[in-house]
Amino acid sequence: MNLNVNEIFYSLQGEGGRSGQPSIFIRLAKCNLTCSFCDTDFERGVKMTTDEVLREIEQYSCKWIIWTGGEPTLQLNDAVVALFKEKGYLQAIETNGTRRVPEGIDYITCSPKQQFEKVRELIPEVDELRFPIQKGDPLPDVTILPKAKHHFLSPIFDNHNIIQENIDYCVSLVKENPLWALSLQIHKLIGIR
Ligand SMILES: C[S@@+](CC[C@H](N)C(=O)[O-])C[C@H]1O[C@@H](n2cnc3c(N)ncnc32)[C@H](O)[C@@H]1O
Ligand SMILES: Nc1nc2[nH]cc(C(=O)O)c2c(=O)[nH]1
Ligand code: SF4
Ligand SMILES: [Mg+2]
Repeated sequence: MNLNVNEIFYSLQGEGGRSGQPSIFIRLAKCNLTCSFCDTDFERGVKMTTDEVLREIEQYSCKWIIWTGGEPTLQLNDAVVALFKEKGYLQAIETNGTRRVPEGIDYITCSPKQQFEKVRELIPEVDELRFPIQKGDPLPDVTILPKAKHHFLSPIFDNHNIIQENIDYCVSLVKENPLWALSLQIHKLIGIR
């Protein structure tokens, strides 16, 4: 099986409910959306077999993978997830919610950008909803979103620079709406990948 891989690196999950946990990031190339605020260059990719990916990541003692991108659901399928599970990996995914998530993923973060009703049809339950928010954005309506264990608002950064008004806005939103919690991109704050 082949994957079009943008980059593989070992770091700490910087966002959301697994923040701080060591994780192997496998960033798959290409996306089906073009979010104006996107902080990632995901276009370039190299073709790797799943065996090559497994060989590349065995240098790390960590057993958690984060599939991200780009949009990882464009490439991941049940067979790929089953293979990495068989090799002993626990798998998280970061997805924009436009496509089905393969069976067997251990932790789903969904960060919907559009058509929330459709997201719920495709992925009825997620571990985490995480919304990138800039000042003035409405609070997402949980009644039309997938059921989630955790709800995060993530202030939009300008690449690696904080935008204080987005942070202040998210802080006031979560104080007024305590279902939600603040997620900060800690990897950017502490200067790691
Ligand atoms: C680069 S995306 C890749 C995964 C998937 N395409 C998605 O959007 O969920 C990973 C996460 O970064 C968030 N993100 C992208 N650009 C951001 C920015 N400038 N500030 C804060 N979060 C951002 C996305 O909303 C998503 O939660
Ligand atoms: N440290 C770190 N944590 C992350 N969590 C989600 C990321 C992503 O780009 O999907 C990301 C990332 O790029 N770096
Ligand atoms: S869906 Fe994700 S990767 Fe794609 S453009 Fe939007 S934030 Fe970037
Ligand atoms: Mg990132």
